[in-house]
Amino acid sequence: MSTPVDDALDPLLRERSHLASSRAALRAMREDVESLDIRDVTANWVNAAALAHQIDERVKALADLGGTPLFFGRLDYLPAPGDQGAQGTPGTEGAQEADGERFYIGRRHVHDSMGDPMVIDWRAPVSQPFYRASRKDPMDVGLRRRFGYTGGDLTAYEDERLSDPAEAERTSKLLQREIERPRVGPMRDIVATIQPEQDEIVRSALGGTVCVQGGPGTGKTAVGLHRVAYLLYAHRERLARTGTLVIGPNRSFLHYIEQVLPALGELAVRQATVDDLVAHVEVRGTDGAAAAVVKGDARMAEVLRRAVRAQVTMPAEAVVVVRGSRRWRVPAYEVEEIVRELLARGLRHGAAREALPQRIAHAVLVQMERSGEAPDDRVQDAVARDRAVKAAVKAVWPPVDPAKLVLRLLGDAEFLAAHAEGILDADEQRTILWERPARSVRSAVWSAADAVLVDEAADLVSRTPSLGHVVLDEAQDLSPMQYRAVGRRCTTGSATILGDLAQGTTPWATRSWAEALAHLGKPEGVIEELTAGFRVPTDVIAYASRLLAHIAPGLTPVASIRENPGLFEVRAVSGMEDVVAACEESLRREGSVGLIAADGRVAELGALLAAAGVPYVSPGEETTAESRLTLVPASLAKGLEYDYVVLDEPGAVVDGEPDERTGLRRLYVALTRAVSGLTVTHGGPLPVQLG
Ligand SMILES: Nc1ncnc2c1ncn2[C@@H]1O[C@H](COP(=O)(O)OP(=O)(O)OP(=O)(O)O)[C@@H](O)[C@H]1O
Repeated sequence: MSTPVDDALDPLLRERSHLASSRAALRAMREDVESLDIRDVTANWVNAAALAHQIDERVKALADLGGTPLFFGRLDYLPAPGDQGAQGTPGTEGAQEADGERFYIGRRHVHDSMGDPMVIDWRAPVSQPFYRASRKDPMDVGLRRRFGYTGGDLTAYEDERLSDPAEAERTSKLLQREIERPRVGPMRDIVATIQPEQDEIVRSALGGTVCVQGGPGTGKTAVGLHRVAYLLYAHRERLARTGTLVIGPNRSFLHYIEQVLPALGELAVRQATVDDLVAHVEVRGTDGAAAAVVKGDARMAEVLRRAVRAQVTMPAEAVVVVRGSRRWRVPAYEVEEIVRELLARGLRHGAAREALPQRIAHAVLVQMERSGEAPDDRVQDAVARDRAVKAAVKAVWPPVDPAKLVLRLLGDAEFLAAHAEGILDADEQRTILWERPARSVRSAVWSAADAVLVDEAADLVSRTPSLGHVVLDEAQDLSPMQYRAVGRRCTTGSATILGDLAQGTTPWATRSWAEALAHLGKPEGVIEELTAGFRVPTDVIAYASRLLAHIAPGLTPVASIRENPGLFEVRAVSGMEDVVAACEESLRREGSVGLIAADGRVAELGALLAAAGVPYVSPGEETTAESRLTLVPASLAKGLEYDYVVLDEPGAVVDGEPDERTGLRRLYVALTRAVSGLTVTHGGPLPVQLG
């Protein structure tokens, strides 16, 4: 480690002093906001409350989180060679203004009382070289310094002089230490150690949709969350208007990731599951795999489109409007022309229904003008509201209740056949029909896939508002109809799609990302691949990767960049008591412990843990110092991680799924949750694919 020439004798002391003054400056910024007197500027209490809320949010965003460093890096730019007018390197706009300057890179911007920056937000253009500069392309950086911290205290630093030919390439110890740090509690941000290939995705432009394929632990979730934070920084106003959304597979996963964005100062990002998005009806039932596959098939969109369109019928009679002593008659063929024209325009059912009365009224007005009257807009409005016009609209273009429409499709074989003709074969139609047709929307036993159909129908009736940006995690498990549901929530925005084809465990799991992007309505989306693994130790990932050839041939195995080979043991046991013992062994080490088991074995294992006096929680529940063990049903393990994992009975995990490939994929997920060590316990034979 070399000492910078311009630093005082003890550079660490000097950096600590900069940290202390930055903290003081942040405190001053916070106090400035807190002391704002809003009495003069707010005319009424509603405004006052809104402003007070904004101030409150701002104060929260300016919090100095004691446990995390205010800055984690420093960049010293090279002085500009020669004159002032030197050209900067393309793509480093920030760097052009930064010649010879020094910047501290941190989670948020901090300035002193004069407004001069003390810490630069990691998302600012000037910070980008911290993540991207290399020996090959130093991006005008003379010195890159990384800081090591213990809690909030600065305890080490590490320098790279990227333009110095004498300095050899080496991996950063601080980076390695950060990656190896035990995991406790919910997911944390990776802002200090984002890797160049990750940074490219994080900073990709708002206009584009990016789809990231990456094996377990390659940082997909982390990258998706940091991309939202980046986009909010770069396009704050626009996204504040349109909104952002992070979609995850279930509550416990969302709970696991919920701290990351607030820690980066972003408090306004909504999180939801796909089920939350389409909650038009109460879901109380489940589908068999066959029914769910057909209901999730994109062809259902066409069935629904036809069913909605079929609600529009051609008029059988003329519309007769009586005004005063005169009768105006719009003949049936003319109303039909209007209806056909509205159909051809492809408007939403509801929008066209609203336009129809005005169009009929317009036809009446034309007749009035022809007969010498001079009606104005008010007359047209009055005619549009006329009883006869309303009755005609109701007959020709009735309102559609999306849930009732789906209820009829799934409950009425003839109705379904009429609209699925040529789209679904007879078998498929039988598969999705309810055994007992429901009487009402309330009493129907809706499934999750049904709710997605209702959402599609709702969008045919009135357009779903689009958000500015949507992040979709664990995307491989979505059905085409679910992709459509997500896609219509970002029609005018963009998306980040994250997933791993090898971890797809639904019967309708994604086969290719190009297909998924097409269903999402973003066929132009760019597909990126991440292959460096940050979670799973070398020996463990090598073991899990034996399954790849059977579950997703063609995918690149993850290359673990962990130095720690990790603890790895496959242990034959004689009963569940031995599994409990394995958990107790893991609990003697530092960090979190996950016991992952086939869903069907969880209750029994839970009872045994309780009997042995080993406290545990379920996924999504907060672990404490006393209960660091989480008992995880294999079906909920996706996306989560634990320092030590005990994986109970791999054979049962495989057998718990309807087919072998899904079973092996479930096992692959379970095998790849460990950060520091994995103990596989088995009483029965191991799946042969594990060799
Ligand atoms: N650049 C990085 N620096 C430090 N840690 C990282 C980095 N990238 C990822 N990690 C860590 O690696 C772990 C795995 O990351 P993440 O959960 O985002 O991976 P994933 O690809 O979504 O995994 P899975 O497919 O299992 O859901 C996390 O603990 C994350 O913080």
